[in-house]
Amino acid sequence: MNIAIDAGNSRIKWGVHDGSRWLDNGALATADVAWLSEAADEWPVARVVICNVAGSEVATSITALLAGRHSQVSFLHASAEACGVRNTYEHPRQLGADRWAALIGARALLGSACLVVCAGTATTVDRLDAAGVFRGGLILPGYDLMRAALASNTAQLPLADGVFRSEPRNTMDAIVSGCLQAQLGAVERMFSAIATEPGARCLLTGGAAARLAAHLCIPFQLIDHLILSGLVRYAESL
Ligand SMILES: Nc1ncnc2c1ncn2[C@@H]1O[C@H](COP(=O)(O)OP(=O)(O)OP(=O)(O)O)[C@@H](O)[C@H]1O
Ligand SMILES: CC(C)(CO)[C@@H](O)C(=O)NCCC(=O)O
Ligand SMILES: [K+]
Repeated sequence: MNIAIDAGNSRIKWGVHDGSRWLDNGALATADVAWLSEAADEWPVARVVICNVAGSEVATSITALLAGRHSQVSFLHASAEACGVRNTYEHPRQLGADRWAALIGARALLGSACLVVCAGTATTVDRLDAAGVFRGGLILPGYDLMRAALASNTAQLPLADGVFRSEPRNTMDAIVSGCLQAQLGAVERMFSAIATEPGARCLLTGGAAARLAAHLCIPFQLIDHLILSGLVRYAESL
């Protein structure tokens, strides 16, 4: 039995995994980290593996609320190698722990070259080759962050709630389509580098993944809980 916790900048996602499937999953706003103890009250005693990219205060809060309940608590940090994935970042530990977990999760699912896309507060687009080598990736503002940046830094642009159009003809649609096209363009351009490799595909996860998936023109799979699954895979290797 393993409990996985992914603390992102907007939301904390968690899951209880029994070795073959998820028994329970949940999510809450990162700002409400204290409420995680309500969920934790229901968890079985088990090993807990955490990735946190939301800062040290969040890490401290999570550690404090787990203390006394679970004795085996580990934070995943990116390293040069883990679970069949090799990290070629210049400074391997600089890679976000959530990206590292997603790469580990992806490698456990697929033996072919793939693009691992985590569409959250930020969007990350990471390239994993057929040998399990992480070949670098992109960080860009996520879809909602792009829309919010336009609203808060311009006089005339609202926080847009429009429709994706190939030829947008109003402000709302122009913003929504622009922010989505920016995300999709980054993903599709990165994919073009691996498109001819056998079995190449894109794995998409994160809160905004479904929104991107609706318009992606490359082979892709939407994966729920890819980061949590990578954490479980890592926990099983300990
Ligand atoms: N119910 C929801 N609550 C919050 N965000 C949502 C929800 N549904 C979709 N989203 C989208 O998902 C994004 C958050 O996704 P996710 O939880 O994967 O990010 P995160 O892990 O907090 O971010 P990061 O890992 O980049 O720090 C939001 O920016 C928004 O675009
Ligand atoms: C890019 C985010 C914010 C995505 O959640 C996170 O993985 C992070 O803070 N990464 C650290 C920097 C890096 O991955 O190079
Ligand atoms: K995340």
